[in-house]
Amino acid sequence: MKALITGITGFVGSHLAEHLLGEGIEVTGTMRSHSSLRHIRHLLPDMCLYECELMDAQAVERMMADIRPDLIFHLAAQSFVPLSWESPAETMTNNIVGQVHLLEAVRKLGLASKVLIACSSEEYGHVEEDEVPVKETNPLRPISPYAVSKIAQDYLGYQYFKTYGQHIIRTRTFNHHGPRRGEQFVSSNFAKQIAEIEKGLKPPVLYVGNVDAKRDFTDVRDVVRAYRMAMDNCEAGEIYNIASGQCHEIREVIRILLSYSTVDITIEEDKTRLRPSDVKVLVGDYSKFYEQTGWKPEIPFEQTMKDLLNYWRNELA
Ligand SMILES: Nc1nc2c(ncn2[C@@H]2O[C@H](COP(=O)(O)OP(=O)(O)O[C@H]3O[C@H](CO)[C@@H](O)[C@H](O)[C@@H]3O)[C@@H](O)[C@H]2O)c(=O)[nH]1
Repeated sequence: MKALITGITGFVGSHLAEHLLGEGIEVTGTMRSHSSLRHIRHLLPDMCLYECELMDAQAVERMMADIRPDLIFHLAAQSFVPLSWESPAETMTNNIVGQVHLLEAVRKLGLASKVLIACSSEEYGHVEEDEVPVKETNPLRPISPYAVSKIAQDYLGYQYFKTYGQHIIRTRTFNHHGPRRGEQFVSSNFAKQIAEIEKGLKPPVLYVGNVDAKRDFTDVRDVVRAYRMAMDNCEAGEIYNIASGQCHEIREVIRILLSYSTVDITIEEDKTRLRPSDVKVLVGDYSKFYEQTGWKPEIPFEQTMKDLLNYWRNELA
């Protein structure tokens, strides 16, 4: 069986590649000319890399004609919410047009590939207190350009399923973290700052943004297991939440990370980290996905936080 992972050099892509290779699946990943290989270098002897700019429709079609994958995990995206206010047009173009090129290639080549589109809980946006944990049927009230781009990806998937009968599975994945998480995302950013302070590279001050926000975090290793199970068990055209069902305030993320460190650290708000609008609370109901696949998150939140901090300690060693 052949799998294609778009955005393989990223955080989720590298973990997914490891997971699929472990199952004996042939893996090819797309990368851009400037992508760093540091997260996947250890896998290179066992997988193929394909340099392909998803903005280039012809390049995407050529690649798909070469690979003809059975499974396509579409992960490539501009995924940092704050960047979507700075560069809304680029976020829309990257996230939406790249996916159109991919699905058009599947259509033009008449491929029977199963496609998983990694959509986001950020699509739910503003959520009322009495709506949590949110189900897939919750209204989508996006409050960032990123969320709008993900809704477009989500509904493009639905449209290609309805119009052309493509085998498209959409997942709305809630926050996920773990080793290799990009340093701009909350738990990884805090873990990296703590590791730098421990090493004496920075004064003992942890800079933070909105600590009142509440999020539902799943370990990335559980998430990639879910993506693989989705391909075998989920129904084409359907949408599934992937979440832990647990709610954590950002101040709790800080408290837990600090409890693993022996250094005295003070916390300071950095106003540049505040967003024009921030989703207050996201907690997911993953029962639809559980009923379809039997998947449950296995790695405890505290374990992920420990692994993340140790990841940064090793990176800085
Ligand atoms: N990044 C960051 N966030 C902070 C900080 N301090 C507080 N926060 C708050 O921590 C929350 C999580 O921020 P991120 O880690 O940047 O994630 P996100 O905006 O929730 O989006 C992530 O999850 C989505 C799934 O819901 C993904 O779709 C998206 O790509 C990303 O991974 C937000 O409420 C943010 O305001 C900080 O210093 N840095």
